[in-house]
Amino acid sequence: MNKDGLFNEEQIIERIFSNNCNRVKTYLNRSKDIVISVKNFNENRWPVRYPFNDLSQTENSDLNREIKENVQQVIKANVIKKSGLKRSGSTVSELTDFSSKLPENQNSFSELRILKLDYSKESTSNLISSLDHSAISKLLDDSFSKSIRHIEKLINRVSDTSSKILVTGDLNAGKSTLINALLKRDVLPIDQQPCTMLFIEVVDASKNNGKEEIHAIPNIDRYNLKDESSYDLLDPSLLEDTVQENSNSYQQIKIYSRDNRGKSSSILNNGVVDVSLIDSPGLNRDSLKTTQLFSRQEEIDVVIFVVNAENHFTLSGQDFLASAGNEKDHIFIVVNRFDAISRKDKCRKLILEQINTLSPRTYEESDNLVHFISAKDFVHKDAEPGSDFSRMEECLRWWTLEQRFKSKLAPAQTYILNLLSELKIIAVENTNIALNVTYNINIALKNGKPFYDKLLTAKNSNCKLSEQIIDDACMKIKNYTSQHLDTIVSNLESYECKVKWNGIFSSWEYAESIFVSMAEHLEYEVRECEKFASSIVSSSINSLCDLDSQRASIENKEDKISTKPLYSSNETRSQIHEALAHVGGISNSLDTFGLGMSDFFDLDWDRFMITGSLGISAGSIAVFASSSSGISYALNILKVSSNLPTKTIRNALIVSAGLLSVCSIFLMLNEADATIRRNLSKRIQKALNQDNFTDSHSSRLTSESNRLIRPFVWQFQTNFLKMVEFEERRRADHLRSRHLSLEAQMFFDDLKAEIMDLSSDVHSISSTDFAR
Ligand SMILES: Nc1nc2c(ncn2[C@@H]2O[C@H](COP(=O)(O)OP(=O)(O)OP(=O)(O)O)[C@@H](O)[C@H]2O)c(=O)[nH]1
Repeated sequence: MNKDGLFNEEQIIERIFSNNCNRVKTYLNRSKDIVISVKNFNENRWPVRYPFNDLSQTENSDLNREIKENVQQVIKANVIKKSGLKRSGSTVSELTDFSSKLPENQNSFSELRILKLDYSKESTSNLISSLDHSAISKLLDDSFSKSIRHIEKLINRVSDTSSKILVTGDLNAGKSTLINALLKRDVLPIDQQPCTMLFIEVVDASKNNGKEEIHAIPNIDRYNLKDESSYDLLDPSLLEDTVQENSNSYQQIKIYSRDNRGKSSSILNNGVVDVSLIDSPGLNRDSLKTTQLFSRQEEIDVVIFVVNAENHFTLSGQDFLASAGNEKDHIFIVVNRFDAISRKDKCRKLILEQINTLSPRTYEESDNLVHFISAKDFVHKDAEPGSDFSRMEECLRWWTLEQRFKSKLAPAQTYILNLLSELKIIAVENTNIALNVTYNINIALKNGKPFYDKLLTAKNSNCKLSEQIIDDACMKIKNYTSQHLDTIVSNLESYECKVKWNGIFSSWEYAESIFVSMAEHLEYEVRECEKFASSIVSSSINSLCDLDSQRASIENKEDKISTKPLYSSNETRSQIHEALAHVGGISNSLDTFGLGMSDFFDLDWDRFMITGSLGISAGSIAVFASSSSGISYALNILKVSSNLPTKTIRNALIVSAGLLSVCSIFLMLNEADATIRRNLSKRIQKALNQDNFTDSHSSRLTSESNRLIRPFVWQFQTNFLKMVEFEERRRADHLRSRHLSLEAQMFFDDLKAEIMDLSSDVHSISSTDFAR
């Protein structure tokens, strides 16, 4: 402040600048937050789509209108649910309104510059559009990261108080001469041949404790003024050779030089800003890229483009100006060597026309930003006040002092606005896609519902049916086997064995044959049961196969559900036979069965004991006693006679009993074959009953049949389950996608509102705010 308590001119500039710096920094931070939120959303929730198509076309299509109407309800419901996410005015109808506010010239992907996909590996954009969402979202992620890094650099840059002026232009245009003329010293070497091969920065010596030195820097990233190992101290006499040949491959040279002029006329140190001037190699094919990159560095606040008045703009120059316009829409242009031009007006007119095409905003301010001079004439002498050179100097000071706000803040403002407008395009594109996705999912869910319901019903009834099939089969086999074998065992005696009776002396062989025949008969009947079970199992499996082919007929093969269709082959049938066939004996009891005396005679050991005392003959009769009526009758007589009083009567009774016994023996011998068969069959029945013959075979066949049919039932049920699960997964996927697309709609809706807020804030910093 001056003694009157008022701010002087420079202080006012500083205050305005610091106020605007803070505002721009806030907006940069808000932009960064927006990009981070989109990046996170892209990474974690929804692969952000790239606007490949012309948005105006997409917005106006009938389909989109229909889609919007259809999902309006859903969105409303969601907005109400998530009222925290709702922003005022972010309704579907406004999507169209929003799109109408899109920048007219940024409707297609080819015009995205900041968030453009790095498709350097792809030859055409068509290839990019054929990439899937995830690939594009990864590429976009890179773009978001780059943008975040760039915003961070812009924040640093806005906070930085120093300014750098890059002097570039065509070969031999007089860049070095201009810098020398500005410093009024021969600081840089000048040659008629192209000579500058390096970037040379001229910095005020005050930055180097007032020492004038030349630092040749091998690695600019590692350069540190306080670290002598990070540069070579260069003798001024070696500067020209070093600059021309650069045999030591230095990346950059820094010349610390004193500007002995007063602060009012000094370029390097005017008391408010620390300025450095950077001379660059003349533009040609080799250096164009490097210089373009250099000029984009955040520290470069001002670019002076030097044009040789005799050559006008070369192709490299045009390329450079076109690319510089991305951030620096104003370029300070010096048309040098104007002294060599005879028809000055014509040259001036032609060059201004070119500037109008190449950098329209520079052209608008051409009075201040375009200068036609002869630098050579003013290296050692001051220009007359009011001369072209002196006016150029004034404008440059004005540009670096007063307009440095523009050079520092306007690029940030331009960048934010460009970024927001690109984000807006992305937001609109993604809202449309999300709407489209929601609409399609709703249709898919609606169309798929009847099929799903039918499938569910079919699955339930068919699973029951398959269980019914196996239960019925097992029940049939169990009942049949039990009844059949029970009947066979109980009728064993009446079974007609085709064994011949060869008399009492062949009784043993006869009994053996009868036993074998009965065992064979039983075995045959067990086989019959097995055959029955086998046919039931086969028909059950066939029924399941039929059911499964009905199921398969409703399966959509394109879904590639991993079902295994059921089928019954010859192999299956032979496996059934094998599995049901009984290996080994049909009963353990028959395997160990042996013939005994009781198989040949009907014995009654009680009677044998009672009659034993009657003598050897009666004893021998008693041994062969049986339940036959003749023998019983004889024994009863024997019992009665022992109680009779007279000897004659007793003797008569004994004789008659003897006769009866003889008759009984005769009868017994006569019925021996029937006795053997009866006794054997009874003993076999008894043994079989003890061995649970019927139950064991019926349970064996039932469980074996169950085991054979069960895999088919399982497979059949699994196939149905898989179909249902597939359908449920599909529907769950749809619901998840719909949830995401609704979330995306709201996210991008919010994003658009946020972008619009921020855009109007950033726009509110008018260019006049940057000026005094
Ligand atoms: N007639 C005339 N010649 C000039 C003027 N300014 C520079 N020259 C000459 O142009 C030639 C090249 O000058 P420099 O300053 O080395 O040009 P430059 O653009 O730095 O060259 P490079 O860095 O090699 O691209 C020298 O011979 C200068 O004397 C001028 O205003 N008028």
